[in-house]
Amino acid sequence: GDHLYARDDHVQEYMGIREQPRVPLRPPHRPLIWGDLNIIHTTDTHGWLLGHQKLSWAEPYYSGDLGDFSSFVTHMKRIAIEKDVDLLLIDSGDLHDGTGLSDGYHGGVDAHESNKFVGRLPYDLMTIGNHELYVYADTYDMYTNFIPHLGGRYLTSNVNITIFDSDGKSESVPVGNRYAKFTTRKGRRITSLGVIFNFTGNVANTTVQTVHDMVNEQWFVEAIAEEPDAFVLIGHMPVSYDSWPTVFNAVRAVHPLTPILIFGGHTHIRDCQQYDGRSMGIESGRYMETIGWMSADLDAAKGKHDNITFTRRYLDQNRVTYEYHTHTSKYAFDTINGRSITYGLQELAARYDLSYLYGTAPQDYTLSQNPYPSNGSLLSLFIDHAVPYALAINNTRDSIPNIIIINSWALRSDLFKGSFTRNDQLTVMQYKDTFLYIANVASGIASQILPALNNPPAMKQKRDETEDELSRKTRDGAWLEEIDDRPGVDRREATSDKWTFGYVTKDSCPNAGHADDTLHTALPYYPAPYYIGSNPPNVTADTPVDVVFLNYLGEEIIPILNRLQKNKKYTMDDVSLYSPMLTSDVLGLYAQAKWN
Ligand SMILES: Nc1ccn([C@@H]2O[C@H](COP(=O)(O)O)[C@@H](O)[C@H]2O)c(=O)n1
Repeated sequence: GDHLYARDDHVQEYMGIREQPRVPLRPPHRPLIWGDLNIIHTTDTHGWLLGHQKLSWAEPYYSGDLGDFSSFVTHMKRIAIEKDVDLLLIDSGDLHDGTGLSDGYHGGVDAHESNKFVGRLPYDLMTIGNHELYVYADTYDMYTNFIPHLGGRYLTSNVNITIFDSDGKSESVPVGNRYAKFTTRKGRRITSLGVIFNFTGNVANTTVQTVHDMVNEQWFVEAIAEEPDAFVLIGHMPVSYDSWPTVFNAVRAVHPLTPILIFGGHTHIRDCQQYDGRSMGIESGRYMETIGWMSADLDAAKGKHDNITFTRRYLDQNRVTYEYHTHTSKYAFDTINGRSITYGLQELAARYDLSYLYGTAPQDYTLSQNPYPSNGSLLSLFIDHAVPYALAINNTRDSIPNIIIINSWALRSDLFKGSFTRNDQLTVMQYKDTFLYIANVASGIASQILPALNNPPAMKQKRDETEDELSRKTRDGAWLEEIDDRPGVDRREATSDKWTFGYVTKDSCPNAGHADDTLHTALPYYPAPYYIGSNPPNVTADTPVDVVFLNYLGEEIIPILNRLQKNKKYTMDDVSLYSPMLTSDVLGLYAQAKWN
C-alpha cells in the first residue's frame, strides 16, 4: 500500500518538506552486491527515529530519518522484485532509551508512541533488547501493544514475561514467539530464532534464560530438527566474543551444511564474523547511524559442500546513500508512507516539546573524541561541573564534602555546540536514575572506591553484568583504538576535510576494511574508564564525607566499601536518597544556569 510519487520543487515547498541533507555528503563508493537472499538490518536504534540533526561531523552522515528509511526499504523491495530475489528486513532490538521521541513522554510508557512508527516498517523479523527489559511497564507494553502486530515474527527465544490475570494469578510466557518458520516470496523455507545475550539486569517478572540452557530445551531441539533452506538467526547479542557459537554449534551439529545467516547487536559497533564457510554474522552499529546489508548466493551452493558467497556492507544512514542505492533523485525518492512517518515523528517531537531550549552549548563535548579528563570531554563536563551544580540545588547536604561516582556508560551520546534542547538533554542522558548516598565515610576510604571499582577483578563482581559484557567493555575500547590507526592527537583540528569523518571499520570477515559503504577518515578515539568520579574534596583523610552514586550502581559500592575498611559492615540500609533530581534532568539544569 506504499505508493511512490514524484514531486516538483513547488510541491516540495508547499508541503514544507525539509531539504536533506543540509550539507553536502560523500556518496557511497560502489553499488551493493545483491545475492538471491538479501537482508537489510537495523539494531540498537534507541529511538533515533528523526536521525541525527546536528551539523558537527560526522553527524550529517546519519541525517536520514525513519521516513527516509521507510522510502528506502520500499524502493529496495521493488528492486528485489525486479531482480527476482528475496529481500528481508530485520531488527535486533533496543528500540528505545536514546532520544526524546522514545523517552520524552509525559506520564506515558517509554517508546509507546515512537514504536507505532517503527511498526509502520515492513519488518520480517524483530527481537528484544536489554533496554526492553529494564522496566516492567515497557516490556508489558511491547507484549500487549507492539508485538501482536508482528504476526509471530517478534522472536524472544530466551525471554519470558510474567503476566497476571484479574485474580492476580501469574503465568510466565514468552514475550514474543520462541521461533518462526516461514517461506519467502521466492519460496525459500526459513527457520529463525531471536536470542538475547546472557543479560542479568532485567526487571522482576521478566526472565532471561542463558543461551546455553536455551539450546538444550526440547522446543529448541524440535524447532531446528527440520532442515530449512536457510537459518536466519537474529539476536541482541554481539557477533564477536559472545554466545553465538553456542547457538551456531547447536544448529551445525544437526545441519552440517545448511546456510546460517546471523544478525546481532548490543555493542553498538559495525562488525562481522564467519563461523564457517557457509555462515556469516553481522552487527549494524547503533542510533540509526548504520544500516546493515548482507547478501548470500544460496542457489549456487545448494546441494554442494562449497563455501557460500556472502557480502556485507555498512551503509551510512542518509538520503544520499538511499538515493544512490535506489537510483532515485531527491524528487522521486520519497514515498507517501515515508513522508507521513517523517511528519508524524515531527508532530510527536512538537507534542513532547522537544525543541524547548535550555541554553546554547559553547562547544562540542564528546564521549570519546577527546581524552578524559579534558575540556572537550563530555564526561568531564558532566561529573566535574554539571552533576555537582545540579546536586547542590535545594540540597540540605550541600555543605558536607562529597565524592560522586557514576558509570560513564550512563552518558549515551555527544553534546554538540549550539542549541541545547530537551531532545539533546535526553539523547545525552535519558536514564531516569537517581542519586543515592552513604554518609560519614572517611575521605581517605571514600577516595579509594573509584579506583577499586575500575580495577578488573572488582568489576567482575558487578551485579547485573555478565562476564561477556564486561569483556566487551574492555574490548570495545581496544577495538576502537585498533580501527583508529592514525595518530589520535588533534586529528579533527589537523584536517580541513572534516566532512570526510565517519566510521572506518575493520571487521573480521574477508576483505576487512572494505565493508563501509562510504569511505571516511576515522574520527579520533580515546578510551575512558567505565566508572568516573568527581574530584575528591580537599580535606584530611579522616574527614567524614558523603559517597554519592547512581542507583543503577546500587549494591556494587557496598562490597567494595566493606573490603576497603573493617570498622563498619555496610548494607543497603546505610544507603539513602541524596536528591530527588533524576540523572535525565542534570544537563538541562546546568545549561539553563550556565549557557544563557
Ligand atoms: N537505568 C540504567 C540502565 C542502563 N544504564 C547503562 O546503560 C548500559 C546498557 O546500555 P547498552 O546500550 O549497552 O545496552 C549499562 O551497561 C549501564 O551502563 C544506566 O546507566 N542506567
